Amino acid sequence: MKMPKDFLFGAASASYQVEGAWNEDGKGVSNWDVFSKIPGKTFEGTNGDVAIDHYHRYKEDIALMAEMGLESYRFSIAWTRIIPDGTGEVNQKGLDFYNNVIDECLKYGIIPFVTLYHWDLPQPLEEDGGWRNTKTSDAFVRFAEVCYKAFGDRVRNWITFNETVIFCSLGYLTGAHPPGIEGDAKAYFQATHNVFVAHARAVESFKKSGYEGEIGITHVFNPAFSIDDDEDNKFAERHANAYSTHWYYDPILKGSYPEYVTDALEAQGLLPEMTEEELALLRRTAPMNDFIGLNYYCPQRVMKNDSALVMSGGRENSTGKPGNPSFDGVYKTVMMDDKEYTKWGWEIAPDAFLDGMRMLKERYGNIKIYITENGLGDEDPIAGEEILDQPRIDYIESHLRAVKNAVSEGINVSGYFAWSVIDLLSWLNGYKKQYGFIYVDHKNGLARKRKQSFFWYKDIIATRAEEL
Ligand SMILES: C[C@@]1(C(=O)O)OC[C@H]2O[C@@H](O)[C@H](O)[C@@H](O)[C@H]2O1
Repeated sequence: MKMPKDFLFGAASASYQVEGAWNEDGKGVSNWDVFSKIPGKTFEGTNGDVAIDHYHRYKEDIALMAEMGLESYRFSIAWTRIIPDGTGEVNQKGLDFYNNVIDECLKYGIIPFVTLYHWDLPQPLEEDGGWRNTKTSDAFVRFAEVCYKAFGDRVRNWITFNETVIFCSLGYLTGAHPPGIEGDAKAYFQATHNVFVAHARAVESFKKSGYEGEIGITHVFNPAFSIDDDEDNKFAERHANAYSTHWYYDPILKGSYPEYVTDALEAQGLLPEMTEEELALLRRTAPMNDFIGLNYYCPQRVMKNDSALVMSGGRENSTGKPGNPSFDGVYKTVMMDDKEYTKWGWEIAPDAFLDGMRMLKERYGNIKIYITENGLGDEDPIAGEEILDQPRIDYIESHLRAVKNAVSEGINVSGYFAWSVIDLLSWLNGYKKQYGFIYVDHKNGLARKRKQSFFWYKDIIATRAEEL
């Protein structure tokens, strides 16, 4: 069976991780421009000052995407290029850059799929409380409206936020992302709520403005499964899914929070401040969401945390490797002997991916889904001139097969974006953890080179995954 003709085969990137040119053409300073220069915060002190210089090489990169036959390129817009201080004047050179990227994509028939927020917040907003401050939500809605107006005649696919759970949990629980706060659960939950409100307002504005196209949000998809049938561990599974998935997907798709969580937060004094107007907004806008974006890499295997293990902060505890307890200490993630893992301890589990999508359909109905990220972070072997990333081919093949099975079961998956189109800066792993179909040679002027997987994905797209 071939994937449907309107199914999108894409690949993704993010502004801070690829663009570089951190202070060029009027761009303002972002929280990541500052945070990445605090000693010890990033892997080997890496930062996005240059990244892979996509800002100057986007034409070369998009030509390579076209050579692959890529149908859609998911990229994010740096808020600090558009509104340098976050709330002030619009920077025309910032608009010019993204107009050029969009036009370059369209020149090849590549659909631009735009993420508005992929973690790089204007520093003045971060200093003013970041996502704990509702002023940031106000500023985000204006930023979104500037982008709709500037690009909405050619961009038909919009994602408001990428992985709220990551920038909020690492920002306020483990301190591995800006603003680098550890252990503040109240701030964490408040920040997530403020982001959901910002999302809802941006969706309503998009719909009211009559722009053509679709809008949604991208969440991490990290379904929890108990390590066994022990009732304590099955409880851990339900608890983990409530906090990792339902807390994030319910306010977007149901327009309300899971009571299991709000009741617990209220009892612990952690419930976010939420006005009736905000809750009415979430209810009103839930049906306006055209799709949900899933970033799936792996499931979480959980068990009741019967030890004194408590969540600890820092980069090392924030790279997703199992072994950490939940923020409330109720459960912990574990590695299992009969599972396969990446070098970073992420389980390779396409079956869990399909099981998880079935779970989502059961809870939220047949909402349109894009797989907005999926891929293998690895240290790719180089043999002479060849980058032989067969493990990445194997990983993506097995997960695309899961997507194909989901589609054949009637789950409404409309596209798949590999993370990442090109090797890029990983927030916490520097350039060590590669994801791309295109290699970037940091020892040779950031020269681009096609990997084995580049040619494999080209064939998958051309044949619409018929052989999978
Ligand atoms: C933590 C990590 C990683 O580096 O492996 O997860 C996978 C992928 O998720 C994306 O949303 C991030 O923008 C990208 O940088 C990657 O980040």
